Amino acid sequence: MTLLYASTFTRALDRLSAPEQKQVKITAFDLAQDESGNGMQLHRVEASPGFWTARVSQDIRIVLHKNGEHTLLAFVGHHDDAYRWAERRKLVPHERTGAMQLVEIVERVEERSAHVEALAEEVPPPVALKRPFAELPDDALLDVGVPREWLEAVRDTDVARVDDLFSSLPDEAAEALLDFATGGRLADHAALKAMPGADPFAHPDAQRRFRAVEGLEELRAALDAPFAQWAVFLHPAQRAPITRDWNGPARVSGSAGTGKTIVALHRAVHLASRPDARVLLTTFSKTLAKSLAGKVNLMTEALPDARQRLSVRAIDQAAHELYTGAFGQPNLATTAQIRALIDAAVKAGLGAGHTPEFLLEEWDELVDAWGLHDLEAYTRVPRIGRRTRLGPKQRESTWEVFAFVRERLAARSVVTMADVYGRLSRWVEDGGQVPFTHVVVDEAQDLSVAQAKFLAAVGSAGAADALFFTGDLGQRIFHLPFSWARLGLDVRGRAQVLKVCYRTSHQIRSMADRLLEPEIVDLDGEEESRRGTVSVFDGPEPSVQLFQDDNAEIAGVSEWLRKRLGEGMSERELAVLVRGQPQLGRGRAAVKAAGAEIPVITMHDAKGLEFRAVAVMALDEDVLPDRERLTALGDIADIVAIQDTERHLLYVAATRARDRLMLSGVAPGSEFLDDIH
Ligand SMILES: Nc1ncnc2c1ncn2[C@@H]1O[C@H](COP(=O)(O)OP(=O)(O)OP(=O)(O)O)[C@@H](O)[C@H]1O
Repeated sequence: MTLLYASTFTRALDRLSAPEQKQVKITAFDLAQDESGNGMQLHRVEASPGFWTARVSQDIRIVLHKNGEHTLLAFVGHHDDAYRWAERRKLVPHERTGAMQLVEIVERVEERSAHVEALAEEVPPPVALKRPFAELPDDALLDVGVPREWLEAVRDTDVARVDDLFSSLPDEAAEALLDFATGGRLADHAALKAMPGADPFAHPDAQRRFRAVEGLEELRAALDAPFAQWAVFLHPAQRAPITRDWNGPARVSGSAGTGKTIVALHRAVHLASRPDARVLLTTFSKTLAKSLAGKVNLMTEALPDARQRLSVRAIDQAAHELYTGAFGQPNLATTAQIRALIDAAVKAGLGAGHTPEFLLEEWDELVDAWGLHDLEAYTRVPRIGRRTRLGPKQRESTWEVFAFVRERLAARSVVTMADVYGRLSRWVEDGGQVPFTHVVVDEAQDLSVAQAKFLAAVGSAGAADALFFTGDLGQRIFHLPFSWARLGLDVRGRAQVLKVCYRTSHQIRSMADRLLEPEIVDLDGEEESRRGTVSVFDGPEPSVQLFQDDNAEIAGVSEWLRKRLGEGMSERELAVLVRGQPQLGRGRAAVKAAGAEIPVITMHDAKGLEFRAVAVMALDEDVLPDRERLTALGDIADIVAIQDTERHLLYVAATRARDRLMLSGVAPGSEFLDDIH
């Protein structure tokens, strides 16, 4: 007999109080040790064949489904809720896809419709509402997993009731219909059809909602963290790249909130379950690495061996440790030191009239990034992303600046982080042993050239599946683009795009998506498409407001924040985001005026975070894109490439919001706001 639990069970458990959850866990454990439930107080739910309730306490009941082959923990709740839930459910494999589904009985919507119609008699609707699915034939609906008893209800649904419909249907059917309702094609969502006789719980769509318990420790971990649905119930498109045996570096991408980080976490834990593996899970910042580490701990509660084999570090930290082990502690140059050296070189008349800002970007994105140490290498390096055409003469004179910087750094025995990666890459190429067999990189769109080169060296010295990346080209905010394949990181043919957004409401995501091209192609020709992405829930439209001056904006934003607090959101669930340091003051003033302790964060630092409500403020004409950054670069310099990264910043900021988003600035406002209005 197999013991399983459903996502409806852990979600319902999460809604109970802490003492109630404790009692439920004790009963669930008793059941796990005596799956027949003989020693327990079980009651058959008469109206629903196969469903039983198990008594937890006077008021709480677990709903089970039992048929001699399996026992499924399906739901838990207060007595009447539990019975009502069970009476309205059937557990059946879908007739076409073969995936096990918990099908809600249709009366619910019909009852609701009756109620709506009763109301309609009193107040006739002004216009007949559109029924987006009215023309869809049975076959098209069955192919995406709509249960047969729901076919009519789906076709009858008008746009005002689409949300109710989605909360009643199995996820695979709801996502397909949502995409269709917003312009996508149903055929793109045809569900996998199981072979005759296959286990209906093993179907990839069934695994999104049911999990077989493999041991008591695993059950304990799942019940201890019922809020972490992502730790157990994955979308088939998330699960596939996690368990696949890749024959080279692989990359999973997708719009913000599609669960790329979740995929990275599961991939790392999956690899770490191999006895001979040593896995490094990494990303670009310490804050994000800390958040990954917390999630890894949660996921490996019942997997002590895997936990031992998995370490989580920011990539610079991992490189620093490796370098220290191999060569001793590096003496690292600061950005201020580099800037001062460039200023000194320009003052000394070097650089053919280029601004220090241009030279600094040239240093960061080319000279330092690519580890260039002489004019010849500088002349040969591809200037992808740098639009400025520098002729040989100009390169010669610009190189004088970089030669000046390199000399001074060498004289002080100071190295840059790119030098650290460069030396490590050569060391790995010469047979140096890194202490990991696999590297999983989250937020990989923000890897620098030096980091990518180092990873390529690690990849070619290791197993075929040594490297796994997750990221979104539309969120590249730290570096100009470069070719991964040229550096030896070739993910072509091993790239996959996620399409279901779990974080951000449909309204917020569709608005943010308008900032980007629907298809972004990287410099190696690998395409990432946002088309067909669906959010799993709806919410209010985002608000875009322009004000006359700073003070009016501060007042407007503080009022918006107060409203959110008034709706019951906590201070921790809110955030104010701004373009950079100079705008932090404005954000803080709005928070102060709202009388609340709400974090004010720069867009760069907000990467990877999420909140229920976000106000992105100070979106003024000269703030985004950053006018100083653009003008400092001169007339022909890099404007398009930099504008792209500035645009990505707004995309990142807007997609941190789950339910509510406000975008504001002083009129006329950022040019990017025109694109999303
Ligand atoms: N299978 C899942 N079930 C439930 N929740 C999920 C699932 N996958 C992801 N989520 C949730 O969706 C949210 C976004 O996930 P995640 O941070 O992994 O997205 P992302 O694609 O990495 O986003 P970004 O590009 O903004 O960094 C998180 O709250 C996560 O817990």
